[in-house]
Amino acid sequence: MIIAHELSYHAGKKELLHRLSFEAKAGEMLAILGANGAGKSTLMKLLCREISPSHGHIIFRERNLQQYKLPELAKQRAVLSQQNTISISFIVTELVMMGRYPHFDQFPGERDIEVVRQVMEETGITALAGRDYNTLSGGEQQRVQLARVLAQIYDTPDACLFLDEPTNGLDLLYQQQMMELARRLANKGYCVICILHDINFASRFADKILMLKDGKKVAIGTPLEVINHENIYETFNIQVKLMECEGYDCPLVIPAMIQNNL
Ligand SMILES: Nc1ncnc2c1ncn2[C@@H]1O[C@H](COP(=O)(O)OP(=O)(O)OP(=O)(O)O)[C@@H](O)[C@H]1O
Repeated sequence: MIIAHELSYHAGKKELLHRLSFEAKAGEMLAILGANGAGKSTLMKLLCREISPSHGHIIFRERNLQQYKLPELAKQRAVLSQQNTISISFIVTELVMMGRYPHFDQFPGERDIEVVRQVMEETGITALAGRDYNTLSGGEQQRVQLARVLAQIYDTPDACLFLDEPTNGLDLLYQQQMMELARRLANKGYCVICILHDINFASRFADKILMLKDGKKVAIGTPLEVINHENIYETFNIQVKLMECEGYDCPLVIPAMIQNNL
């Protein structure tokens, strides 16, 4: 589905990513973990072609990512980014319909209307349909945005969905629902690539975890393969306790106490 080969990215003289290679398949969820400034968002921008690599290349659905025309790409990958503030007023249904813009010229067709109805149901926002987006809570807005990006790739069930910290600002229940929904989408066949700050969410929901430090790969593998003291210390510079927990395949990660120098 998506193969990164020796990816590097420079901003001026600074190297933000260094020779990263990895693969994510259709039906898989890949979580990207790393400390603040590790290069996670830069990597995601490269993978969805917001920026171009300084070195290396990305193969997306067996073609070089750079060869795609943007309208073609819009039907095969969608991005839920962190900044979703909107200055003008939109009704929720209109905003979700924006995800269908790559699919119609002037007016939405029956299929577009049906897809919007379905994604609103799947993301649990049907009751919000007539509301002004700007009056919604942060958690509700996040679900509306997820419905919009899902509408964009709904007709391509093995498309790629990029989620940049999708649980940010959500309460415990919404975080869980968001991760379960992302997991269901991967189970349906989507390739879900997700930046997360919560190691426990990554290990519970992802098939594979990529750990980054200073733009370099620390580890990639299944949660059981990569969640260990050494990798976590190298990635986050913190000691942790790993605890077995009934019903969980992977150990729970609990940060050890640190002396607070803030
Ligand atoms: N255009 C740029 N010019 C110079 N430095 C940049 C540029 N874009 C990003 N950086 C730097 O590159 C590093 C990686 O940034 P990036 O946003 O990818 O990190 P991140 O892992 O997503 O961090 P966070 O978890 O804090 O969101 C940071 O130190 C950032 O300041």
